[in-house]
Amino acid sequence: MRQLTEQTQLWEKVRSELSQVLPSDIYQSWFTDLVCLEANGENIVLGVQNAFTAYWINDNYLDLLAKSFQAELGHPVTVKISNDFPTESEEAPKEEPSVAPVRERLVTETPRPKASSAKKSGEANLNPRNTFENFVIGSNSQLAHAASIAVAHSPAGAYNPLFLYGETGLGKTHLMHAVGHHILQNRPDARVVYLSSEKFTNEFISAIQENTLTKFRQRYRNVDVLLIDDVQFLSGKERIQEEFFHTFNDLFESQKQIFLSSDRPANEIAKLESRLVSRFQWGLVTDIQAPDFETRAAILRKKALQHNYDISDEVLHFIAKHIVKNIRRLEGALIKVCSYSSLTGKPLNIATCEQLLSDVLMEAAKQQLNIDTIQKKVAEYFELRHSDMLSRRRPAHIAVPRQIAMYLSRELTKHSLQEVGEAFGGRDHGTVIHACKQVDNLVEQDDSVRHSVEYLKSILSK
Ligand SMILES: Nc1ncnc2c1ncn2[C@@H]1O[C@H](COP(=O)(O)OP(=O)(O)OP(=O)(O)O)[C@@H](O)[C@H]1O
Repeated sequence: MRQLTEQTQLWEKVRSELSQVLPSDIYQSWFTDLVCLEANGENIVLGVQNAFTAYWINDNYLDLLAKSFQAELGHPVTVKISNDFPTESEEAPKEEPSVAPVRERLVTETPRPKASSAKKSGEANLNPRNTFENFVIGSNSQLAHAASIAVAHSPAGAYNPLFLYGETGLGKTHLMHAVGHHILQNRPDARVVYLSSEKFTNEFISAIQENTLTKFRQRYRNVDVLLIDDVQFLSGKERIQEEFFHTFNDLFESQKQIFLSSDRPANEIAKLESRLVSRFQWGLVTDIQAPDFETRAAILRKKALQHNYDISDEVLHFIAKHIVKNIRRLEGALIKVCSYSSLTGKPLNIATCEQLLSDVLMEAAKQQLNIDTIQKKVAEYFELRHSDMLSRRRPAHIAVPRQIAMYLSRELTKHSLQEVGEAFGGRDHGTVIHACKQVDNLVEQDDSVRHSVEYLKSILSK
């Protein structure tokens, strides 16, 4: 009991310190519901029941929390965020509260949150910030946004299912939630369910184990809008695919809206049954790409305004220039530099930003280097010139190595399809998708291509 009191007191001190240094909307949004579950020497576990809050804090405030505890305790600590602990009405867990840095665990489904009360209820799974109003439209997301708006205005209308794909952190979940919020605003009684395909899988497995399949089916086959994130996780899971196929059919036949997201086009998801691939493509398939500089700057400006940050154009442009791939990271960087400035009271300049963001900047620099290196190594291996990788020439002895280089750029770097295309003489992302498919086929059919690709992969991965 004594330990519990000390733990609570410690957390109250740290929290009070945070409330002094953080802008009040940030503190109110993310820190008021946090409780201290464990403070054991160097290990601190904080818990919050809203999965998104846990996710957000984990991504953006872990350093800050660790520093604040360190300041209070006088030694370094490791802070972990859990969203898995009982409410007062639940039984005590049999195991230790499990820590949840993994994103999938944090994405939970809760039926019918009201958009406006979503955050307050502490249980809603549509992030209240993920609205259309908060979404900055760029050329990278114009079609995805327009399709989402159409679905929000007319569920199960022209675009059913809506299949949205794109790389991580580019706004797929944001748009899905925005659709959910919008539909619930117009029809508060609509049954809108959002969950990841991984959670769907886990629930299905539990339903089999607990003999509650009928209940599981009733639950997902009686919704008005099903928002399923990250369907690439269905890959290779035959029984889940079978179940999902029937869920999909039931909903589709009853004219309910289905909105799916994935990190790649459906036909590029390995080991996904062709009947699912074809159903995923029945409605509208659209992608979302990495934003250009202007869009990144506009997103940062909007986020800064939301968080009440006072940030100079110079710093804002610096972040927008260097973090190009992932909007989650872009936002994380903004929060990091602004929290630092507000904590220390020091104004921000480029040198401080370089220091604070050194990890992200290094990674970005590495990524830039990679495509160029891949092109040079591939050209060297096939005895071509580097310029052949960028040229429009199409003889097979150049076209195939160029496709291999594109394929390797996708496999070995985190660059988007669009960026890879640009690096290869300004080609579009469709050309890169085509190149990757071609190489996939050649690797299966042609031993010499397979050996070349394997060899190049091995030397480039060193
Ligand atoms: N166009 C945008 N305008 C404003 N914020 C955006 C935009 N796109 C993404 N974001 C923000 O970036 C963060 C990451 O977006 P989101 O979670 O939707 O990405 P995702 O594509 O679903 O990623 P993952 O594949 O990892 O699930 C969120 O905080 C989201 O609000």
